[in-house]
Amino acid sequence: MCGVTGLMLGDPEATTAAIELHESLFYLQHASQDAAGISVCNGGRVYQRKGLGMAQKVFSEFDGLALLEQLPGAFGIAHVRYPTAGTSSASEAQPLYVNSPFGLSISVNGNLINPDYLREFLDVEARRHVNSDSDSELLLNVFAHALNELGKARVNVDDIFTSLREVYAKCTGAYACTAMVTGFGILGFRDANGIRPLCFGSRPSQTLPGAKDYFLASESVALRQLGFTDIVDIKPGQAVFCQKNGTVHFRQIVEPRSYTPDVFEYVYLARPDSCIDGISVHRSRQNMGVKLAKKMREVLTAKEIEEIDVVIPVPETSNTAAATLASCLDRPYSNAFVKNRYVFRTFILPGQEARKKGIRRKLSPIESEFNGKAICIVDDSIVRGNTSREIVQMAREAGATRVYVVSCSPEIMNQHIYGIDLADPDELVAYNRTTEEVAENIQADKVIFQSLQDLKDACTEAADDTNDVKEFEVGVFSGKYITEVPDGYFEHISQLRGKNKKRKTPNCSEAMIIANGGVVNVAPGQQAAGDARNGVKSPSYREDINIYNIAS
Ligand SMILES: O=P(O)(O)OC[C@H]1O[C@H](OP(=O)(O)OP(=O)(O)O)[C@H](O)[C@@H]1O
Ligand SMILES: NC(=O)CC[C@H](N)C(=O)O
Ligand SMILES: [Mg+2]
Repeated sequence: MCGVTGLMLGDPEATTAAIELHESLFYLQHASQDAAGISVCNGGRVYQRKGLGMAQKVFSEFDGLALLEQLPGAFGIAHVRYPTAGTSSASEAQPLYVNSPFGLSISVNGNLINPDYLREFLDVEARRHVNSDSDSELLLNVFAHALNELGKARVNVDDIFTSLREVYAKCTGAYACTAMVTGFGILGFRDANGIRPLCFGSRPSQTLPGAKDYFLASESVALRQLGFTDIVDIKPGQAVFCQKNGTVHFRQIVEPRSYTPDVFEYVYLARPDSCIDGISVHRSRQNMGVKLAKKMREVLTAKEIEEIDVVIPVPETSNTAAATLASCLDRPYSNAFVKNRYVFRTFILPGQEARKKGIRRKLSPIESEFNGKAICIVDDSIVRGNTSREIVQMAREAGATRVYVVSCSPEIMNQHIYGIDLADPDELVAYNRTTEEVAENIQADKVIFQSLQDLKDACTEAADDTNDVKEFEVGVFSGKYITEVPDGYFEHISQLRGKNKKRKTPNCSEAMIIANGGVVNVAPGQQAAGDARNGVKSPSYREDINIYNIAS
């Protein structure tokens, strides 16, 4: 999952949108750590900076003042990326831009599962060149083509919404996007099943009395922390456009097909202080602990439960569920694995070797909490089994006598196709293995998985009264996906994973002109001209940090 945001400041004279967009990325950094970017609009110009790494790194050469100088504007969009399609190359970092028509920028959270069809359509019918394997570039160009087909020199809000219909008609998969139309406004929209999240809020302008600022973000925590209130979820198939004149327009672009957010948001992805589609992530995780305790009572004997000396979470996602589980089982709880706060989420690190190394670097046991004890380790999910395998070993090295591993979610046996690049089935530890075989594989005395129904109930029971969600996208557990999956798509992503494992370098030169309408990669501080346009690397060129000064 990527993180997307979009901001429209109510004061048209304001130039500080980038400051708050930058701030917003820190609240979404848990979702994606491979690349970050911001695009803002000032007058008729777009200013953009993006690069590989976390927001802190990409914008590290700026202090507050420099950021403002480089990226002035009253509105814009931002992105943190974790690739699910294409490569992790800097050229695929977002926001993406296309100059025709009107100058469109986009930040996408999600994944399209019909890229072959879209590529063919754009090539043959729309005659638009796509310069990467990024599915987001396809979506952007479908939208651009539809807008272009209107044949207008200037568009209005209705035109934007009309063109968006083509995106829904052509793009299959999951997407929650923020987009910017140069000189006009920002747009947010969400797929017809509401698989990926997007919310919207407002606050009084800090510089223009009576005016309002509007903000869109993948997770409500970003809105709340930036002082936005009246937070609502964008509904499946719905869009919102914030015009620079201060007006806001909501429109149901297509009928919702379902309202089925990805259950993995609640299991793992989202921050516990977020609320998605009326469901508190924190509360859903507490409920997962309650339900998992019930399952443990079904699987273990009363004596085995009595003999558990301590319940230990695998920090940090499972902390909440583990605490409730311990209290339901009436067993002691201990934060006995210490998390190194300077290490990233290991699951979303690219590459299996990096992930394995990352686990010991990230987690270390407090030996006295393990020595001579029967322990119950709680994790939110078991994917490849890397974390649990390594953790069981650490627990045993620290002297644990019995190790149960319990998972807040069911066995993961299928591909995730809507924006989380999990793994090929044969890399998933639960694929083609019984629960006993999984336990053997990770060297645990017993493994217990949550049932799918209990997981879904844990989420629905955490809902407030605004919630309309009754079902979830759970394909990764059930193998049944909420949209049709085109023939050959699973093979396509397996191939892509294989290709990306081998290919450390991007599929196109970082220094060449990016075909998105002549956007030019230039080194920090360099003007967008000359050598970069000619596809020649300048001596000062840095692959990991680029400034794309579109308007110069
Ligand atoms: O079975 P595996 O392939 O090891 O994947 C599962 C693990 O990956 C995630 O942790 P991660 O380190 O990404 O993030 P966290 O610190 O938020 O738990 C998840 O919470 C599990 O612990
Ligand atoms: N994790 C995501 O949402 C990724 C967005 C998009 N599919 C990309 O790969 O850039
Ligand atoms: Mg974890």
